[in-house]
Amino acid sequence: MELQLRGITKSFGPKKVLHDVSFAAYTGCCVGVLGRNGAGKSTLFNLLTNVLLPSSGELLLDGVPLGETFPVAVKRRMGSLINQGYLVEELTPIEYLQFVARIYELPDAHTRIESLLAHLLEDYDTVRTKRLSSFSTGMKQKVAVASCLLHRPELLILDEPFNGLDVFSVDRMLALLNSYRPQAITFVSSHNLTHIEKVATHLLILDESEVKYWGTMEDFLQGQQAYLNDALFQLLQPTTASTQDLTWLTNQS
Ligand SMILES: Nc1ncnc2c1ncn2[C@@H]1O[C@H](COP(=O)(O)OP(=O)(O)OP(=O)(O)O)[C@@H](O)[C@H]1O
Repeated sequence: MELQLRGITKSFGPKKVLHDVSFAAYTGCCVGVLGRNGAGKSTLFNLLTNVLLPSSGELLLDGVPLGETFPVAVKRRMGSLINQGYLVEELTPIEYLQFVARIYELPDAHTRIESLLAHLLEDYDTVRTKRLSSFSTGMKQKVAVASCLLHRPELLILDEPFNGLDVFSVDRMLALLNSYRPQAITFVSSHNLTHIEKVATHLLILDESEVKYWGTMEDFLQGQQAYLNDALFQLLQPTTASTQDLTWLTNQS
């Protein structure tokens, strides 16, 4: 699969959030999407999943323009977690994933559901019969990610999938994403650069509504002999924080 963005621009009223975003990603790529708060990462993901329409430019899948409404056949090839996902909390995790499996018309998803949940959820035997409403934030996040993978999407879009996960759960999630990577084009956003370093093959760095960097992780780090954290700081050169008088906050008296 090849996903191509050609000159994608997105504005909300007079505010241009993304300007002339162009790149092409292929099966096997895991694109780490980075940028400051408000850089346009979620907006990009919403465009990739047809939740939002671009103001101009086009998306092409295997050379075919996707148009205003993506064909259902294309949507079936996608799995996405955006804006923390949505779960039906009255259901148990198994019931919820069975519901998702029916949407994708998976004939027998039982094995997939059990193995995904058992991999991601600690204490699975205890929590498997509990309603999602009783789950912690991190547990819900794992079920949401599992629901994106169930139908083995060729395009996997995960907005902040590590949110709410403890260090052990992050390791499991990274292992899962790394093992899945060869089968799909994966997009992952995170503010945790250590996680991105461990999963991304490519980086898309957004800043001031434009693509500041698009290319392989290797090329980005090469020559800089730096960790992603340092390299990103160098690239984005954050303006020094304004000096506010915060003595009222720290004053003991
Ligand atoms: N529906 C909307 N209407 C108006 N402005 C919007 C809308 N959605 C996003 N924006 C604006 O677009 C910009 C990019 O937002 P977006 O959520 O894509 O950023 P982000 O990179 O995902 O940020 P964060 O790292 O904080 O999650 C922000 O300035 C935001 O206020």
